Amino acid sequence: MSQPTRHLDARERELAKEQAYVTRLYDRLDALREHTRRQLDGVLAQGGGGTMQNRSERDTFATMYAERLARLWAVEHALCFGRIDHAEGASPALEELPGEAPGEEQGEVTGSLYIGRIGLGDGERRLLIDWRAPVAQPFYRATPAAPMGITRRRHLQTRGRRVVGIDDDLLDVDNLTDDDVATLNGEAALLASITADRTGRMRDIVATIQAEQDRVIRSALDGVLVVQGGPGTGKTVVALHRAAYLLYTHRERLARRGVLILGPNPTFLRYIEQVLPSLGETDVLLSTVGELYPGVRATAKEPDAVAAVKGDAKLAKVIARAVADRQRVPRKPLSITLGSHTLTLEARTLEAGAARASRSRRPHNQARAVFVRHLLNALARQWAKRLGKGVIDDEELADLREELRTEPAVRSALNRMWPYLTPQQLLIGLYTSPERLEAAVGGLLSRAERALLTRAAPRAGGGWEWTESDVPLLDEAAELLGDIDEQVLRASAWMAEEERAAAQASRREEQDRELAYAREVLELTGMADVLDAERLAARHREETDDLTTAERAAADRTWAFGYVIVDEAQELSPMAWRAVMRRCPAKAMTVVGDIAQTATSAGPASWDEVLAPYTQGRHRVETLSVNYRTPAELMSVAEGVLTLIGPGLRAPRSVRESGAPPWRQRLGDLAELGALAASEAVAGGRLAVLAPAALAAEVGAAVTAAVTGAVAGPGPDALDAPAAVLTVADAKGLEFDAVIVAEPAAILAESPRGASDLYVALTRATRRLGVVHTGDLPPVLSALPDRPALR
Ligand SMILES: Nc1ncnc2c1ncn2[C@@H]1O[C@H](COP(=O)(O)OP(=O)(O)OP(=O)(O)O)[C@@H](O)[C@H]1O
Repeated sequence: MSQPTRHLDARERELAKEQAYVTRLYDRLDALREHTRRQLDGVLAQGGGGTMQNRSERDTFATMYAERLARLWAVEHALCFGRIDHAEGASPALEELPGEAPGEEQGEVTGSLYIGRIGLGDGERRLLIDWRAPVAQPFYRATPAAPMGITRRRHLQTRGRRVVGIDDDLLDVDNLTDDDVATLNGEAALLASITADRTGRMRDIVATIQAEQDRVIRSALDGVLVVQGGPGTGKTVVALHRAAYLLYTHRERLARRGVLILGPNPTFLRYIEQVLPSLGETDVLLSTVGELYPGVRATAKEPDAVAAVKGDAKLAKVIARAVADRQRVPRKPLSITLGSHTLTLEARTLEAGAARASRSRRPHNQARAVFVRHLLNALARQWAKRLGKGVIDDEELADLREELRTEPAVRSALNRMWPYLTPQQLLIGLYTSPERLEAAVGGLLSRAERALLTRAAPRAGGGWEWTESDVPLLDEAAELLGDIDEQVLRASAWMAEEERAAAQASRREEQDRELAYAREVLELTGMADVLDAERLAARHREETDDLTTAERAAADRTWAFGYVIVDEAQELSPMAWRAVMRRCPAKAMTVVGDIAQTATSAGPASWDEVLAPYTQGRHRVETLSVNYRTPAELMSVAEGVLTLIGPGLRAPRSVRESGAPPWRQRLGDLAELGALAASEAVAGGRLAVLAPAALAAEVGAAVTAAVTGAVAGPGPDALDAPAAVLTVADAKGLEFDAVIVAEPAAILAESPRGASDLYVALTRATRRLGVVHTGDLPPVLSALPDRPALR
């Protein structure tokens, strides 16, 4: 038999063997799905009757089975993608694996271990190992120099349920057989993955995680981990896999507190949102900084310079001063007229009330109660004297205090000195009143900076629009102001009358129902003497609260997450960092970003600068060095721009070449860009045209007129369209098959961080890159060749 034919046969034989194994795995998966489906049907068939406890248990089981079923469906694609063979006598000790359905991971291992998206077993053998399990680690990390006890790493490529390719790394190179040589080609799986067409949504990379990435993914949970890496090094995708890994390994701790993943903009969140469910994780909240404050949607845009002032760390002091400025306690006596009587609060009484409030160390709204009580006591004693009463006891004092509290003249005097404030009221008051602003910023901000904070008062009936950089300030204010008693909120005009009535009615109805059930339960169980029905109802209310951890966390400003991941972290201002750190008091976080890509002037110059106030230098840094997105030809263009950002900055090494040299084209008018984009779009894949913000509308009009299905501006459509026109800010973190950068000189000139923006723009393409310009090209791009006439 000739040599090639023998190789072919060996390959076919291996393929057939793997196919048989993979078919068995899918059979097992189908059986599990069927079993879970029946369990779910069984629970649902019981209907909504029975005691409250029965219903609550049924709900819990139904949710659990439904989630399990969803997880089993999410792993259909590439269920099994790899195998590791251990050297003789080096079979691993299989540890108890967390997070699996009971029975699924049990049994002994013989021979090879198959690695996949979840763990599967048949009661006797472990058929498939979850990629996050410790024994799966050699699949990602073993090298010929450090083989970790394995002799072979095999990648399986599947289409549907069919095995279509095998790709081996042999780590024990001294003992190759002929059959081994036939399947040997270690990099094929990775190359196939990174050269595939982009779909507009990020995919998981469980099959091809590289060793340096695996180190980040499996790094210890505690402490702050910084992942620095140039464009395309997989920072985002690695951060998402880290979330999945941590939830798997520390499920108890994290499922209760949840994981927060912060991204730069909503389009980016949509780009990544499918990665986690496909990894089987649901206790994760994806958010931008602008969405962090419950009840506020940051929709307004503002100039970079304004955002930079609002993001400055000095604003923490400004907000504190703004709060203090609203506590206006006079230094002279204050008279309050009640009908024909005048009561007087002496200066020393006022001062003592303020001092007591301040000693309480409570936030403003709660300290108000201390202040008010002190003054009301003083007024009540005076009032008692006027009424001819002598010494009064505590009960009488309390009655008089409550009487006075409702007097309009008393209320208005108290509110003038120490008003209840929401964070929104505080901030609007600050931005719209020159006096308040002066009191808060004097000596801290320059005149020009102060002017940037000023805004016109809202027109009557008009709403107030918040910007993303207002959100950390609202958060800061909320921390200093504290909550307002719910009763006060309800009594005030802040909640619309009907809304309040409707909410109360439905709450009352629900509570009555719960109480009736609780009584029923207590009677049936003979526990009525020992347990109060109201208390039992309240306990059930907590248990039957069917919100997910992520939903509860999203609605609660003071939620402490079990883990926080910050992507594109270089964009966060110092004030935003304060808001983020408040959400993770345990400081268990991964901070992912690239200092060279910083777009905002409020952004940092180094990770130490960002984190020093919180970690005192105790954070650990991992660097990712290989670019999986941008081919070498494109990266060498971007590298030139890197020199404009800072000396000594290095671009990551590209893992491949695309064979398509980047080009430039001078246009007489931006309108010509339409035809050019159309001819690029024909070449295949998804195209992005990245434009300076000031020209985005003009470029958008030209491209959407010429390319069918093209979309201008960010949003979900931009991810799905064959061509999208975006600003660089909106393209942050995204990638496209082809990119045209419009007017690079304008991108450079548009902001103080223009070079970083251009760097980001030039590194978004996975295959083809072009640059178009009507004026001169920046010198750093002038060596680009003209666009080939025929493409
Ligand atoms: N090990 C891998 N296997 C397959 N694809 C990978 C791997 N690592 C990264 N990629 C792919 O490379 C691309 C870039 O990854 P990602 O967006 O996470 O990079 P990034 O470092 O966040 O980039 P940027 O800073 O430019 O936003 C993605 O398509 C990702 O799926």
